[in-house]
Order: sequence, then structure tokens, then C-alpha cells
Amino acid sequence: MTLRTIDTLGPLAGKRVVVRCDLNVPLQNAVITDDGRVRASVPTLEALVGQGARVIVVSHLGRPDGAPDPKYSLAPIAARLGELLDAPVGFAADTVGTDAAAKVAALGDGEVLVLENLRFNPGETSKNEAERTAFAGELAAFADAVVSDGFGVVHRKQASVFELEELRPSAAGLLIADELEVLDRLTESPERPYTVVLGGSKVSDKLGVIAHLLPRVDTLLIGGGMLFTFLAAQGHKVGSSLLEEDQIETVRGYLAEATERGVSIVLPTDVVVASAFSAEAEHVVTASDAIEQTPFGASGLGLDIGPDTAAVFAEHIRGSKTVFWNGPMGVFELAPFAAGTLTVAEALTAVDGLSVVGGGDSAAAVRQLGFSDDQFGHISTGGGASLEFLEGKKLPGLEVLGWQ
Ligand SMILES: Nc1ncnc2c1ncn2[C@@H]1O[C@H](COP(=O)(O)OP(=O)(O)O)[C@@H](O)[C@H]1O
Ligand SMILES: O=C(OP(=O)(O)O)[C@H](O)COP(=O)(O)O
Repeated sequence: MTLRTIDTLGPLAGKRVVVRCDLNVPLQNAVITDDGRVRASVPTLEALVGQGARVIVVSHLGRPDGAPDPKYSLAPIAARLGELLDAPVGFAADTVGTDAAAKVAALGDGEVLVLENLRFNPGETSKNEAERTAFAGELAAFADAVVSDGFGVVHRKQASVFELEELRPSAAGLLIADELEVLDRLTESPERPYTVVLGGSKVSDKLGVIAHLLPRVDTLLIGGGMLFTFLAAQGHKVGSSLLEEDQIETVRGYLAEATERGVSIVLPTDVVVASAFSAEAEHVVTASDAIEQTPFGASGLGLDIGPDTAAVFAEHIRGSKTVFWNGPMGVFELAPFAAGTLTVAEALTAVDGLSVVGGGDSAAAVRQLGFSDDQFGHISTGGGASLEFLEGKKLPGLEVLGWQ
């Protein structure tokens, strides 16, 4: 079965349509540093506004703890959406409370309202299905129909991504359809050599993907926060760098399996180690088996891949016909630790084949480092979502829309 599209919902003029977007953008002091995901949400919202639907936008932002936290308010994102739509966009200070109910009731045809962060409500991400269904029911009370367009979150079985879509007539938005068109090419018949580059900080989420990618790819390049669990698996000390100790054995298994399958997992030979997590911190380049031998000893933090590693990664990337990259190579937000990400991004722009960058922060990184979207084959709004799609997994937020 293929995705149900918006037209399967019938005429939407005057109907209340809840649209699940992924507006989880990077913010610094409530200022959006990359609005890519907001822009990517616009075509579907414009299409619904154009039909005269009453559009109610819902999204998460960050990982708040199931309770309101002003740091994660969607208010600045609602304002940006208004600029991009060039129309007034309302904002409710809660998700399913009295303010939301009043503003939904007052919404006119062709108007847009953004509700406050879904994850301020424990039911959104609850592990308990009944709790998720109860929260989805509260959202469904606002909806005659649901459009799901938050590609970045379709791998999460969360109330607004799965249970809500079961409770009302639902369909996929234009962004999800676009994303699947490109990513499907990567699962069906990627031109070889096929290289996947992994980094970022959601280490435990993404390590699990590796087992499923090994049968599909020729080369895996490992940078970012996850590289330290690999170094630890090889018996090296990693100072105070990000480390998933309980994954070390699993990672040893990946290394052994890669050897058996003839897949090369390329690990950094040098890293940038800093005295603290700050742009002003002292930092040095060191061999990746000597992280604790810098002046910072065991408190040293690995915050980027080193220049030798970056050059080796770039060579692998340029020699590939298909490259998928998720997760910055280092803490690119701090200038001294952006070089590895810059080198890898540059190499992707030189791929003679299909290059895909996936993930909110990875997309933000390439734009912040001065690249334009058209220098890559595709920039996906989903990091974890596209990785899990590439590993061939059935994603709850897609299955509920008819995708098989
Ligand atoms: N060595 C590292 N230590 C800590 N954080 C890192 C490291 N390398 C990269 N990061 C961080 O990873 C974050 C992005 O990770 P992630 O959310 O997994 O990527 P994406 O959003 O592209 O899927 C960035 O904010 C970056 O600072
Ligand atoms: O940023 C996101 O994913 P990504 O970092 O894998 O691209 C999505 O908004 C999902 O967020 P989550 O990983 O907190 O569920």
C-alpha cells in the first residue's frame, strides 16, 4: 500500500485539520538558528489554507520532561511560520487546555493556529499506550481530519504521530511524500560504492541502526559523539567524552560482523580534545588512542574528529556513488570544533552520484557553514527517521498512513 494523500480526505473547506509538523528547530536564546524544518512545513500548510481549511498545527520542540518549560516554547516558531506564510498565525499557550480550546473554536476558514509544544504533556511520549491514546483523544477533539507531515518524527510511536492518526481520517502531507520519494531510491537500488556517515549526539538511538545497515552498505564512517564508544570497544580510554558504556560489547559485535561481511567501518585516527565544553576552551589534536595523554588528562573532552581523519573521510566520500550522512562530526556550533563537519560537508558536495544529508542539526550545520541546499542531492528533515527508514524498518508514523 502507498501513502494516503491529502485528497483522500475529501473537501476540507471549513474543516478543522490538525497538522502534525516537525518544527523541532535549533534555537539559541529563543532565536531560531536554522528554520529549515519550518520552511519545509510550508507547502502543506499553504495547500490546506488554499482549500479554506481551519489549520491547527502541532509539533514537539526538544525533549522537555512532559511538563511546560518556557525554554521549549513553540512561540518563536509560530512567529516565524507567520512570516513564511505571510499571514497572521495564532498561538495557544497550551496544547489541549482552555486557551487551545477557545482559539480552536474561534478559528476561521483558511486561518492557522499553532498549539504549544506537544511534549509539555506526558501523554505524548508515554510508554503506556492507554495514556498516549487518551492524549491523542484530546487532540482529536480539535480535528475533523489529521494531516501528518512531521517526517523527522515518524520513527517515534508517540500520541500525535500514531494514535491521533488512528482516531480520525488521516493522510500524509507533501513533505513526507517528498522525503519518501528520495529515500526510497536509497533503499531500493543504491549505486555503489554506498557510504553512510554517522555522527551527532543521539548516540544510543543511532548505534542500534548500525546492525541493520551493515548488510546494506560498503563503508561506514563514524564520527561525532558515537565515535568514543567505538574507541572504547577497541580498548582505548576516552576521557570525559560522550560514551555509552553499556553499548561497548554491542559495538565490538558490530566491528566483528563488519569484518565478516567485508564492510569497512572507518574510525577516527585523530580527534580534537578540549579542556571544557566551550568555544574558549584550550584544545589539542591528539591520536585517538591517546585521548587521556593530553594536558587535560581524564577530563579531556573529544569534541571533533581530527584533520587526518577528516581527510580520510573526505576521500571515502568523494569516491562513493551514494552517500547518506546523519550527525555532525563534532560540536560544529562552537567554531573551534566545526572543521571536521566542514570537511565532510565539502566532500559531499563533490560526490559524483547521490548525496543525502539527514537530520535537523546536520541540515543546520551545512547551512551555517555556508553551503546551500542545492549543493546536495537532498537535505532530509529527518535524521533518526531517515536512518531507520534506510535500515528497512517499519516506521509507526508511516504505517499508520498506509505505507508498507
Ligand atoms: N563529540 C561530540 N560530543 C558532543 N556532542 C557532539 C559531538 N559531535 C557532535 N555533537 C553534537 O551532536 C548534535 C547533533 O546530533 P543529532 O541530534 O544526533 O544530529 P541530527 O539532528 O542531525 O540527527 C550537535 O548539536 C553537535 O554539537
Ligand atoms: O530532531 C529530530 O530528530 P533528528 O535529530 O534525528 O533529526 C526529530 O525532531 C525527532 O526528535 P526526537 O529525537 O527528540 O524524537
